[in-house]
Amino acid sequence: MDETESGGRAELLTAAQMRAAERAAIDGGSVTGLQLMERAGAGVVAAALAERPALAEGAHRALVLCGPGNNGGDGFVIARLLAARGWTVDVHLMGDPDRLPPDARANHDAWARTGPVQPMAAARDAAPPDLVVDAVFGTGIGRPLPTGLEQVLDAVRGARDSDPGRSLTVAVDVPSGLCADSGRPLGRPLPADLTVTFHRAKPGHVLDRGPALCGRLVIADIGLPDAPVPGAVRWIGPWAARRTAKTGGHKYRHGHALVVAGGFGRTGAARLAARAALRVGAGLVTVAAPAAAMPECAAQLTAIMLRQADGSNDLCDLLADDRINAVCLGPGLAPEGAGQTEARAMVLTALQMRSLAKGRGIVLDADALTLFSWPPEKREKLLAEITAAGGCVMTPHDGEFARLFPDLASRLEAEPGGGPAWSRLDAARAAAARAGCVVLLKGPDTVIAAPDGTAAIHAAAYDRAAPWLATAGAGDVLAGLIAGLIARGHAPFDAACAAAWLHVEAARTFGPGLIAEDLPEALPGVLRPLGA
Ligand SMILES: NC(=O)C1=CN([C@@H]2O[C@H](COP(=O)(O)OP(=O)(O)OC[C@H]3O[C@@H](n4cnc5c(N)ncnc54)[C@H](O)[C@@H]3O)[C@@H](O)[C@H]2O)[C@@H](O)CC1
Ligand SMILES: Nc1ncnc2c1ncn2[C@@H]1O[C@H](COP(=O)(O)OP(=O)(O)O)[C@@H](O)[C@H]1O
Ligand SMILES: [K+]
Repeated sequence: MDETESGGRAELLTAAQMRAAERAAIDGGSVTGLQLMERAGAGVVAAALAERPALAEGAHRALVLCGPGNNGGDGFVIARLLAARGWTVDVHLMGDPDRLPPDARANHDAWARTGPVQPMAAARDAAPPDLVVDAVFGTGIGRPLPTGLEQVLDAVRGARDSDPGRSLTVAVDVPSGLCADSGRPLGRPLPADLTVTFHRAKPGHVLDRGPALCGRLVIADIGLPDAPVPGAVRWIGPWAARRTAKTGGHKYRHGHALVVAGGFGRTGAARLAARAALRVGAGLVTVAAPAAAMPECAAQLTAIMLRQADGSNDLCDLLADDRINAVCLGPGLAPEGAGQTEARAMVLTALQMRSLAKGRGIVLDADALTLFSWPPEKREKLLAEITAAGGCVMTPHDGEFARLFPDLASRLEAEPGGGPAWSRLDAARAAAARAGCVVLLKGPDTVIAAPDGTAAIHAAAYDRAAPWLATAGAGDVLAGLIAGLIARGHAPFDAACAAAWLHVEAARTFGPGLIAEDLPEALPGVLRPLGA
């Protein structure tokens, strides 16, 4: 991924935004559609040969599957360029050449002067080639894959898998059937080894099933202008964390984060969050714990301060200190049974007291969300208080999200009838608008959305995969990182973006065997090269 913050290179463009960028360039006269198609095809060939250098030497055999739109047009360019290298190329078209859009038709005709165009169904019997090019559908897929095409793709997959390692499967723009806006499959796409997209990555490359279906992702430059696209989703990279670089000053200049712990035997999660907040640079961090849990916390905490808070009244006293400018509630908060009422009161107290400290931010995670998940009046009360407080971040995983926003979650679970399909990005944006706060929806594809629709995605995929993060307590550390960055004065949305990147970077630095305790300890090594 390009890490440039300026320009549009850290953007993920939807299919509609990509079409608009292409249209603007063509209408502006800087490029023609045919030139863009030629560059797209050349970009795919170059990326395929770079991916498997043996293909760059000598002549090989390719199977090119073309569809009825411009994605198919790219396929015809690729076929022609491979044939020009001496390759044997079998081209199959779905649909009627007379109905191809003009640029695709021109490239169809150029290919037809070189070799035959066979019907798509005939590709079912193809022997495994050296290169499979999937150019059936790109960003224009509007409904699920036709069954006949799925059968062809299944057959190609079967032939390929019968001779492992022989064929390289390259998807043009997206594996056909993958929704470029959501990462959700519309039918049964052919999983690719390599996906070559154009100009910018799309949300569907990083969300949901996108990374698993795309294999590796290469972004080919086709010469469209670099200008940022208003409203585009940001793709989180190191730039998000670099913004948090610490400058000098007294510890109070770096804020004071308070993490509220649960009862005896349940304080580990809050202690993890507190340590992460301190490591990420909060000037002071305090854990508030009930009397019964004080010895347990005192035995474990050194640089982190400890205060007693047995319920919402005590929390109210602590929060009267307006130097506490970030509060984290949720990790390990909920006791069994009767104490839940008091835990809920603590969450509401923190929200209602936010206005006492100018700029105080509140991170709500785990139990702080689950405690309000039923009945619906409780949910609504929580969301109303969050909206009224302002400056909040909630960090649900999918389960917590479904409990707080059941209607949004069920839309996400429903089988997509067409494209663009409802996505995790749509769900997080809708939740942020409803709750009036920043929502960070956790997962390998973490989506961060603000109430005004501003959104960013962190993808722990491709060269940033971090499967070791699926470990108990990792989420508590993330909540602490966000609280620590808010304490340092960063806006909730920026804090959430930076924390998402730092969290995965720390996991990647540590590697396999990671447990949540390792994350804060890996942080200094992550922050040093950033100057953060
Ligand atoms: N936007 C750009 O800047 C560029 C786009 N290019 C290519 O153009 C592609 C987009 O082209 P299009 O907008 O023509 O879209 P596609 O080529 O993805 O497909 C659109 C066509 O498929 C049909 N269709 C959609 N879903 C179907 C289904 N389930 N069953 C049967 N038919 C279906 C549509 O009716 C339409 O005819 C990109 O993915 C990319 O490969 C490149 O040529 C280079 C530049
Ligand atoms: N496969 C994965 N790859 C990368 N990150 C992951 C993966 N699975 C989970 N995570 C991350 O790990 C964290 C888990 O948090 P959470 O589900 O709250 O767990 P816990 O409550 O045990 O801390 C989240 O930040 C999530 O984004
Ligand atoms: K494709």
